[in-house]
Amino acid sequence: MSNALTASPPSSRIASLLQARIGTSQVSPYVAKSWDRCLNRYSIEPDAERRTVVLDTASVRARQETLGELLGVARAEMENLYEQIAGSGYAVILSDADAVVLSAITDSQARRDFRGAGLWVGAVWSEQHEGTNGIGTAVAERAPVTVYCGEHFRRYNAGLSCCGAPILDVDGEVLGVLDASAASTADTRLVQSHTMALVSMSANLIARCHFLGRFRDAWVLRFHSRAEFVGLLHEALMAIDDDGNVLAVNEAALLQLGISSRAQLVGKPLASLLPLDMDTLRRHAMHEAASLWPVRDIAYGRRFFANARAPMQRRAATAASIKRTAPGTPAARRHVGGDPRMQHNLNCGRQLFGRRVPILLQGATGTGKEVFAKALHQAASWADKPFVAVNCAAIPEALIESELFGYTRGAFTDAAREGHVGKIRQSSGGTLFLDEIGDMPLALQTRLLRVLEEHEIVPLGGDAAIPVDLHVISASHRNLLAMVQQGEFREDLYYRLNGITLELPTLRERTDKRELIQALLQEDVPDGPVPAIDDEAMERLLAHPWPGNIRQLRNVLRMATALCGEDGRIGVAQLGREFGDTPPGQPPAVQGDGGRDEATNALGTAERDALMLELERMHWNISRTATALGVSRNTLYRKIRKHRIVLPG
Ligand SMILES: Nc1ncnc2c1ncn2[C@@H]1O[C@H](COP(=O)(O)OP(=O)(O)OP(=O)(O)O)[C@@H](O)[C@H]1O
Repeated sequence: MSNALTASPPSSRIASLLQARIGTSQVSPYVAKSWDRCLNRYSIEPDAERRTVVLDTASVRARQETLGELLGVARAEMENLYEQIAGSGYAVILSDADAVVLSAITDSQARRDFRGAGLWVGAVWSEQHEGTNGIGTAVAERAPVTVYCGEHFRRYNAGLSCCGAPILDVDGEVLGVLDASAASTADTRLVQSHTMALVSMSANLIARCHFLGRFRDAWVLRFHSRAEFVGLLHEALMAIDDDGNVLAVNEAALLQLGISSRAQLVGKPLASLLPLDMDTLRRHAMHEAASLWPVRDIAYGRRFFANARAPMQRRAATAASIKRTAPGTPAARRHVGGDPRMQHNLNCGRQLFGRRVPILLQGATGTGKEVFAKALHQAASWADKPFVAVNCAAIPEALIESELFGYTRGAFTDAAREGHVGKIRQSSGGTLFLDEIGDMPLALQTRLLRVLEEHEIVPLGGDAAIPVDLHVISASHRNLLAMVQQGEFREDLYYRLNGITLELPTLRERTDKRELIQALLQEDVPDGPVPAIDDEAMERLLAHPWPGNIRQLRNVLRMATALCGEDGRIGVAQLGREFGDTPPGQPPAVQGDGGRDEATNALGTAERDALMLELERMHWNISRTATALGVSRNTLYRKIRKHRIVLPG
């Protein structure tokens, strides 16, 4: 790649410059193809001002729900990936197949830079909107891509450096993209290629979990030409029905068999590809589940090593496992745990909210504030009216006002023709849940206060006040009182929202972890029995510090369920690297820079525990934790990395 290209972003003469470069060795073929699409198919003007399109919260939620179980698996893998590249200025991002960002993990210090660069949940990064970029181009090319600085088609994206890899579904279609992006980076191409390799591996791992989860109730043949690769990331997977026909294969199976399209395999009898009938496959799966056996393909006689897995759900039905309770999961029923603080919160919250007292929920991220708010709504006499959630941190500042207060027809240039009622009016009569209220801009705090005091709202561009009947629950992981004291949050609004404050305990503090683990497992297996957990695995789960709280626990359990062994049981091996082979209560193993010894001895354990306690006390605010501990922020980051503490996303 020429220096001129990496140094100078696209300019107004880009069309002719790019046209000249396409087809030369100066750009990689996929970047050239993407530029061509941007110029000739989408007619994008490279020098235009940024106008990142951002979807509203409801649309984002709907898209997240479409991904279903995959989102949990992806989130767990994103955390692993983030841990590996933390501190290097990257955000880890997940988009769906339309290149809409659905989840992101960013260092809180860099969040502003990423927002400035248009990388936030709900933003649309398709090539049509943003030109050549790591997410949109990976979708278009159906392949991993690195888009470095000036390779971005739009001039305003030239500060970005992105590595995107598609996550393919069982039919080989793009399900989403996993991406690592830096808003300002001094990384060389070499460092980038390392990041790209990690991103591709993680995307493959997510796709593999998706495949195994999707075909839980089928026979699965795993094979590879090298015995040591069976059971690992690059193994070939083939799902087979009871009649011995191929249901699906992954990309690695196509590579191993040297076949270019799934159509040549799917629907074919297994016996036409490999000399295996169903009786032989059954015998291998039942009696040799743990061993590898050689097999040659019929077409070319190439040797593979293979292993077969029987349908898990049917096998698990005979294994010791817990039966599901009645279907459906009203939020209220989810709080069955016997933790005394949660019981107090629930009793107190139900009584007061039922009498229209505004509730403020405080608790670290992932402690279940939204689930708790829904439980209060469902217990109220207005449970049949809408529960409307607004995440003030997920909506760009410029959109919060119209999202919340609505606008009238023609209120501003882009206003939809029919106007927009806004979340506050939508919730009228039901419950308005203001999540991450601490992130609401001060100017809007004033407007919200007026609505709460006067029980009426004036939409943007309108002049008539409309009455609203509000029941408000707000939540924040930040200490709102401290924000009031620092002048970052309006005191009068704080008292208006805070009829009572309920503090949700961290998962680490909860005494009902065992019940919660069982409840989460049951919720995640829609039909049939849930996997049972080995004693050792349960001990490790109970001893874990859980910085990401219930969200992290849920991710770990989803991943473990997807990776569940032949017998439908979860053992330590299914829990992931963090739970390693260290005995319960010990910190997980640390790799590299000689940290292992220090992190696993008693002093290391004590340091890790002290860090965790302080971080939790300071609601994961790095600056305040560093001040409290009397160390610099850099030192604190170094220690967080050394102990492999995962910062909540
Ligand atoms: N009691 C519960 N039972 C089952 N799942 C729960 C429970 N509480 C939380 N969860 C799960 O944990 C995850 C996080 O929950 P939730 O979004 O309510 O947390 P939060 O505190 O609002 O997080 P954030 O601060 O990031 O907004 C979700 O996947 C949710 O389904």
